[in-house]
This record gives sequence, structure tokens and C-alpha cells, in this order.
Amino acid sequence: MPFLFRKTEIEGVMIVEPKIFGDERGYFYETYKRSEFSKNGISADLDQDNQSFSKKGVLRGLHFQREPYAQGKLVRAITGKIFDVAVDIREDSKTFGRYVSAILSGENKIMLWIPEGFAHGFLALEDSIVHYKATHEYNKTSEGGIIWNDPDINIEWPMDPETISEKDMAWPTLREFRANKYIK
Ligand SMILES: Cc1cn([C@H]2C[C@H](O)[C@@H](COP(=O)(O)OP(=O)(O)O[C@H]3O[C@H](C)C(=O)[C@H](O)[C@H]3O)O2)c(=O)[nH]c1=O
Repeated sequence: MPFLFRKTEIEGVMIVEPKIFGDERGYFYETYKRSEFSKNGISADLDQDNQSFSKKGVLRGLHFQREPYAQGKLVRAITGKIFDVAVDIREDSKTFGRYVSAILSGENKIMLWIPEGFAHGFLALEDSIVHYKATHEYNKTSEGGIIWNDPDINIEWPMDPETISEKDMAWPTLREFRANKYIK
């Protein structure tokens, strides 16, 4: 079994633990396998790969793309350590506005699967290189965001962020986002 899939407290969000093959040279492991992921209900249509480097203390997010460009994401830290967060913004979800967090690191090699309909962000607990696969390609005009310290979501970040982009500081709260969505 090359992967162990574990459910989380939010329907659809999965922790994925790869099987690491270590030997005297180092290690090898599969980071994605269409057949295994599809069997476990994870989309096979991963259209884009991303990689970003974040210095310790950088917070990126909380981002999403609106339909029909909503992105499911398979996130992992290649090096360093991040506090990864997925916020359920699926209007009809019983866990709307709730979040799941996971520590992803080069050391633990754990991946987080985040389905479409979530806002995603992370805080770099160390200098970190993050790689993620996404189910739709980047579509700038459909980009949206929620402010990282939304009081209703109340994410318990493990440390205060040191660097947040101007764009990320300007996102609305989830409550404001929902209200604006219904203003025609
Ligand atoms: C996301 C993206 C960005 N870009 C360009 C646009 C900007 O000129 C530059 C930096 O983009 P941005 O500041 O949005 O990068 P992040 O803050 O890391 O955004 C990501 O952060 C959180 C954690 C996510 O989950 C999203 O995938 C993504 O929004 O890369 C592209 O060319 N393609 C892309 O797919």
C-alpha cells in the first residue's frame, strides 16, 4: 500500500501518508498515484502543479478560486515545516466556516488533500518549500480570499505571522464575503 488515507473531522479533507522506501542510499516514495487516489475519492484531474518558497513567519492565504475554476489541492512541504489550513466555504456544508489544520514538513512527508470548495492557506514555521497539485488551472479573475484572522473562523495559528502580502491583508472576513456575494 503506497499511501495511507485518513479522514479528518471535515468531510472530504484527507491526510495522506506516503510509504517511504529507505535504504543505505537515502529514500524513495511516490507522491501521487492516480489509481490509488481515485480509489479513495480524490480527484484524478490534477491539472497544475505549484511550488513556493516561504521564509519562516510568512503566511499565504486564505485563498480560493470561484467556480467553475475552484481548485482541489494536494499539499506537501518538500523542505521545512508549515501549519496548513483548509476552511470549508461550501455553502451547503454542515461544517461551513470550520477548518482543518495539519503540520506538513519535509520530515513527516505528510500530504493534505483539500477538495474544491475550501479556502487554503499556510504559515511557514520554518523556511519552507511547498509543492501542491491543483484540480483546475490558475484563473486570476476567479481568485478570492478570506482574511487569515477571521474572528468567526478563529484559526489557532501556532505563532504570529511575520510577513503577509498586501493582497492577503486586504481580504474580507467570511461574513463580509458572503454578504457581498448576495449583493447584485
Ligand atoms: C497562485 C498562482 C499565482 N501565480 C502568480 C501570480 C503572482 O504574480 C505570483 C504570486 O501569486 P500569489 O501572491 O497569489 O501567490 P500565493 O500567495 O502563494 O498564492 C497561493 O497561496 C495559497 C496558499 C494557495 O493555496 C493558492 O494556490 C495560491 O493562491 O504568482 C501564477 O502565475 N499562477 C498561480 O497559480
